[in-house]
Amino acid sequence: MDMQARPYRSVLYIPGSKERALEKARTLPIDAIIFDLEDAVAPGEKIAARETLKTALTQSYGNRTRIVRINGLDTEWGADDARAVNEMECDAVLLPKVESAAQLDELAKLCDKPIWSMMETPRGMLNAAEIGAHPKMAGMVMGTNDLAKELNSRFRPDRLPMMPGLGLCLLAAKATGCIIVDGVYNAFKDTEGLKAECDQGRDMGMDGKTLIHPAQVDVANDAFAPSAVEIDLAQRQITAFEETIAAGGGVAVVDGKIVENLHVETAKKTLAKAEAIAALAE
Ligand SMILES: CC(C)(COP(=O)(O)OP(=O)(O)OC[C@H]1O[C@@H](n2cnc3c(N)ncnc32)[C@H](O)[C@@H]1OP(=O)(O)O)[C@@H](O)C(=O)NCCC(=O)NCCSC(=O)C[C@H](O)C(=O)O
Ligand SMILES: [Mg+2]
Repeated sequence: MDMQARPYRSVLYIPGSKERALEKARTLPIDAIIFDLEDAVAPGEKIAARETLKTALTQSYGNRTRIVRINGLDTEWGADDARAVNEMECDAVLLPKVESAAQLDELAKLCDKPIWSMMETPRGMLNAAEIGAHPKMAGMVMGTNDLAKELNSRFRPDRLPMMPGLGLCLLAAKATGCIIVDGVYNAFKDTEGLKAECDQGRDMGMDGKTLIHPAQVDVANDAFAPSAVEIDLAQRQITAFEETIAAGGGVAVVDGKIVENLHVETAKKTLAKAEAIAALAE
């Protein structure tokens, strides 16, 4: 499946140093995995984690997208991580704290994989358009923990302090055709809070949610998949619009609401997403 067309409802971080978690991920119903060499790995374990991960990736992760998060290129590990990822059996490399397209040029010289960018600093948000437009860019990952730290903002259920940053990155991702996945929900045992944050991100246009624990997977998969009601509505909108066109009209009405060509495009995307999710399960 084309990397841009596939679902990214659930994107689970796994510390590259944790063999048990690396193994468990092969059994989880996740759309993508971020194999982490950055924040989830202690400095003393960084080099060993690179090797552990390389070995783990020689075994199949099925149709889950495999993304490796390296350390920043301004750290002692970053350049070696990037070269190592080039040799790993994975789909993409993820660079933390991206603030400019020039940083992606630097990464592209070391690693030929498609690039995903962590969007997690104020400067990164302000340069989101040039980052998204980089020719190697495939996806953005919101780093809302680092962003909150940089902004000195508080965590609130409505995420009001995050909105300018989330909005800038969403606009950039949609304008440039990148995938964009939302930040993590730290309280991994709080299913209700996670659901509310997933629903908010989905309503804003996020493609999915980054996760830190297997207990979060089902909530994200449900929130970011078209519901049965949405699929039924999309089918009825398409049928009604085709009948209207055949009768010489231009605007159909379904459930008391107008349906024009643009709504049909959205309806077709909904059905395509549902089909892509079903195909993952095959
Ligand atoms: C949060 C954790 C440290 C909790 O770990 P643990 O105490 O081991 O949890 P459990 O005992 O409940 O685990 C049950 C089983 O699930 C497996 N497990 C746990 N976490 C994962 C995982 N992430 N992926 C795969 N499997 C996982 C355990 O191995 C147990 O398996 P079994 O033995 O078969 O029962 C831990 O969940 C964890 O380390 N999570 C990831 C943390 C992480 O990656 N953090 C960095 C990313 S967040 C970030 O940096 C975002 C961004 O940059 C920003 O700025 O916002
Ligand atoms: Mg971060």
